[in-house]
Amino acid sequence: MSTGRILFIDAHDSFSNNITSLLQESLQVSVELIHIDDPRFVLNDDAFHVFLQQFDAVVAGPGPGHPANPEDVGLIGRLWSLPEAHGLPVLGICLGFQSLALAFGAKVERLKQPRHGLVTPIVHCGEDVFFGTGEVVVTQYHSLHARPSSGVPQSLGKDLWKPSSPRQEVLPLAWDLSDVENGPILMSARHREKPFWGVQYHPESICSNAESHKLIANWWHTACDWNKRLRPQPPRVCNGSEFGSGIDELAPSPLPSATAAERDVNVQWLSSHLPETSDTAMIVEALRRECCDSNVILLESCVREGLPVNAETGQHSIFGIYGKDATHVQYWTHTSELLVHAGGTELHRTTATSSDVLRYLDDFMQDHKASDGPPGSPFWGGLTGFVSYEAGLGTIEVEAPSTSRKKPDIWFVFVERSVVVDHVSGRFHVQTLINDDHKWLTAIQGTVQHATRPCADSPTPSPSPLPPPKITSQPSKENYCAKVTECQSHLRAGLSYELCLTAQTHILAHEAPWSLYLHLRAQNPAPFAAYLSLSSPLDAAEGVTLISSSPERFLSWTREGEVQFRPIKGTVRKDSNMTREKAEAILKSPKEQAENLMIVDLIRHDLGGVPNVSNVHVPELMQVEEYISLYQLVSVISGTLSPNSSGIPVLVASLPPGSMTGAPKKRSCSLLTVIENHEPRGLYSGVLGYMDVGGGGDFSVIIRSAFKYADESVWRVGAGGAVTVLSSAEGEWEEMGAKREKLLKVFGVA
Ligand SMILES: C=C(O[C@@H]1C=C(C(=O)O)C=C[C@H]1O)C(=O)O
Ligand SMILES: NC(=O)CC[C@H](N)C(=O)O
Repeated sequence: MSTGRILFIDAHDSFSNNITSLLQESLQVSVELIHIDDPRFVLNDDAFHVFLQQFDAVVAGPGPGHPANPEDVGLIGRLWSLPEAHGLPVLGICLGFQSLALAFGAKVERLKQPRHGLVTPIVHCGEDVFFGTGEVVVTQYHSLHARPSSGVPQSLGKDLWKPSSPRQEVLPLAWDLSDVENGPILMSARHREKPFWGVQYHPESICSNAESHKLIANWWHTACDWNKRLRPQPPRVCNGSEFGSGIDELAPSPLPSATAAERDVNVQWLSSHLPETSDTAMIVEALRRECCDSNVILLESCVREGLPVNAETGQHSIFGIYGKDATHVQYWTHTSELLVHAGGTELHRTTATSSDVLRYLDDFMQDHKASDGPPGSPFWGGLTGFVSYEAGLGTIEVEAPSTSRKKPDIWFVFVERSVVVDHVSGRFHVQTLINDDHKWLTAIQGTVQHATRPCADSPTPSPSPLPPPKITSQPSKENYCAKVTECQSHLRAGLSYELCLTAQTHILAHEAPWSLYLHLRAQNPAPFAAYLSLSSPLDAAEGVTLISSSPERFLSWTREGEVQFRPIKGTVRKDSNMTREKAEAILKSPKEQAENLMIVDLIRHDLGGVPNVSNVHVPELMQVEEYISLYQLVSVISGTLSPNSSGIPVLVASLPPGSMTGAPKKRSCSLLTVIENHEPRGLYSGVLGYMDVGGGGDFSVIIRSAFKYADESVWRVGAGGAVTVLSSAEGEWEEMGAKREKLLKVFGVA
């Protein structure tokens, strides 16, 4: 039962929901979140004051920017000068803390070396909000720091806590003394008289220790005590509707209802053993011959020497087979246009946001639910397709660079017939959602059983020699390195903690896409390899082909409701001098660990913000995984969906993938659009996968891939990496090159 109410003022950070969870877990409170630019209050102080009266205390959150910039702190900046009658206790975290310090005489300056994702012990006074607290180890995410008017202490001892004059309003409570370059950094302080406290570090980070959480309970008790003794007006209970929700009243949904007649789809299937000689590519080719008026989408888990390249994420290969009558859902970000068609007939055309479209897909899946199917198969049929990076930007209200009409940003096809191969058990399932489809099931079972590897495992040579492939555009080293430096100048200014910089290479190649895919899977076998070639029956010029060798799961959810993110952040190239031990040593360095930690905290936030998700935890933190040409640092973030909930709201809440953006996501994406010259990333940095009629879903991050729009002649290959203040421009250029290399080889332009 909650006994208190806390208002959380969020400066559009990517860790806010972690703070909310920490407050709710540590205290018996309910937490209401508003943004620093809440339209109900930015121009209306009176309304803000009345609104605040409902709460026992306020937490002023972290965020990008500088506390002296009113746009960066918004409503947080108003907390320090509330009229006496409206005063209430506040805890400032990072930006919120800096805002507090700045308001009461401290200076806020740039650190010599920013501290993003670094984990260090701090020294505290053992009193006040640190009462009864032992050794505190915390994560820091900041470029700026507050310097009290007493200056920074010159020696350890009592003067750490001593004000320089009786008038000094900001009293130090904790310091980080571990940083030789920056010198002592103020980690916590309180106001001399007013009920204001703050911390520079992030107690909610997965790497801040349990001892650091004691501060929350101490602050809350002190705040409640202050309220009892000194609050001019006791918190009053308001009717929530008095202020509205802060979100524009929802217009009636512009979307057509996805409701179709075929509620509760029926899955029919046949399961059997696969011959040992079978091969995924051969199955695709046999299916194409057998179902000649159909298309095959391949989501392949590559195998090497008979074993999946990643045992945990690469157990199944999925073959989605769809014909001319299939339902397509398409969306274009720059025109906000949603189009649903089937069999060449337009069913709906309307304007919508990308979040609306994902909700439409959710409704669609609710209307196509199956309760039974082959138990070992994660996909029984369902929507298969992609969401581009730009469509992801739409979900966080960041303006996307514009693309052309022929380049869809979301495209899903409803797959009713499929084959799923289990590479571990050696079984396969032929499945259909079409009634009375037994003949097809039996025919395809035979097709798969006989699709064995031919003696020579090479693609058929073309009848006549093809013109040589060539790179038509690519980043220059000079330009890429300049962009790394540009990213770092934003990081130093406190506008971001990490930026995932990327660049594109365009290749003109005449080889057939399938043949290119065969090279790619041979060169770079990956757990999330894919071949997808979508075309629109309504417009021949509209289509896209993707070949992918992604190692990275973005998001999956099982039919039982287990949600998993598996971000990769931290990369080491394999070469003849690189051993696993050496790679592990590099990947354990503060630079690589910090990159990964920031994304782990960001994804905990994304997942923690979804209403039907509980039990957010991190079962694996920074494990080294080995791939064909790279070592990568991988973490796993999990949660549980409440019974009968869909995983699609998790997808809506977590795009674009944090490992492709940096943190905080919204500000980082806005900066990256400019740094990357408003060039759309397209499918690269987006997600590819399926939503299954049985209730599960699985999406990879589209990286280590190439795609080609039907109205263009070039293939696009994106590659990049996370830039932090610890990056070197040369190192980032190398890393981008290492990620792109296999693709260039596949096209014959390396
Ligand atoms: C940006 C890419 O990869 C992303 C960045 C990584 C990193 O910074 O270490 C690792 C995996 C991906 O999340 C890419 O492959 O192009
Ligand atoms: N995490 C934060 O709140 C960062 C605050 C500020 N933008 C800084 O970089 O110092």
